[in-house]
Amino acid sequence: MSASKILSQKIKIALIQLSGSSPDKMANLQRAATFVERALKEQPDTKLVVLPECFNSPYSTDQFRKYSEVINPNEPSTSVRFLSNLANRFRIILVGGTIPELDPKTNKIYNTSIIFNEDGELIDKHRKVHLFDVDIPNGISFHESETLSPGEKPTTIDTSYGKFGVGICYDMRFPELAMLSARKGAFAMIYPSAFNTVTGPLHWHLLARSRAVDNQVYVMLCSPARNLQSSYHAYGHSIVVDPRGKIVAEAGEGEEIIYAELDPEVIESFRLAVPLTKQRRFDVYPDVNAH
Ligand SMILES: NC(=O)CC(=O)C(=O)O
Repeated sequence: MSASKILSQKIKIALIQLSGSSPDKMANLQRAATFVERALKEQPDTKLVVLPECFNSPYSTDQFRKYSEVINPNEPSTSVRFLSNLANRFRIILVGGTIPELDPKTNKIYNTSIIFNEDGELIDKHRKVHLFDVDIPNGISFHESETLSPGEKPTTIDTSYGKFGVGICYDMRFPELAMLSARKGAFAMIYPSAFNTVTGPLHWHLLARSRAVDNQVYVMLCSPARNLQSSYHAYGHSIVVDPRGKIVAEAGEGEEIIYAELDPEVIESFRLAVPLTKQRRFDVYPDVNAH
């Protein structure tokens, strides 16, 4: 596929760095709607909007089940219905952050991103594949696997602009998902995320820029704002990185919207200048797309 076809035209995007979610799910959804409306006022032709990880539930292993919803497009749950209406009302592609998902067949809970097209149709979902289980001495211990189960598939979404890949937070530490989407022709990787004040300063920018440069794609990380009243202190710093590894937009720590325009010419010209896509040595190492 030629680089010019990867992203069919320029596209304006917004990442909404919402405040760490309150215990009131409906209030969190309303707040997301207020900010989406504001994004469309401030940048009227925004076509793609991203919300943070766990934007309408506490980011806490003992709360995931309580806040979980069954995701069934035929019987839309509270968040699915709400986000679908939002996407349709503003004619946007909406990467609806993540919500805790209950699979009624297995009784398992997942950390799941739900993605809507401009008609409000739920076009796909991504279940966090790599669970955040860490013990950093004098830093942070967190074990999503206490209550969550891991997703089992990579996710690449087809839209009217082209394809993008979706991962969730810790997924960005594993280059394989981004690589798989890029090999399928994605123009961007989008990660609703919630790094923290220990790992954020160490790795947030590094990982965003690495995934961008590895694959010569745009990378978007959308974080909650920092809330020192909550048990989990999100890093903030939602960020957009271009295919050259250049940071084109970055939030601070508070509640904020950041904007960017993704440009096919930036992808194309950089891939011509540094033609990684033509220089891979699948005779030396395996092609990830061939599995
Ligand atoms: N919260 C996460 O899933 C990941 C994270 O904070 C980190 O990798 O650091």
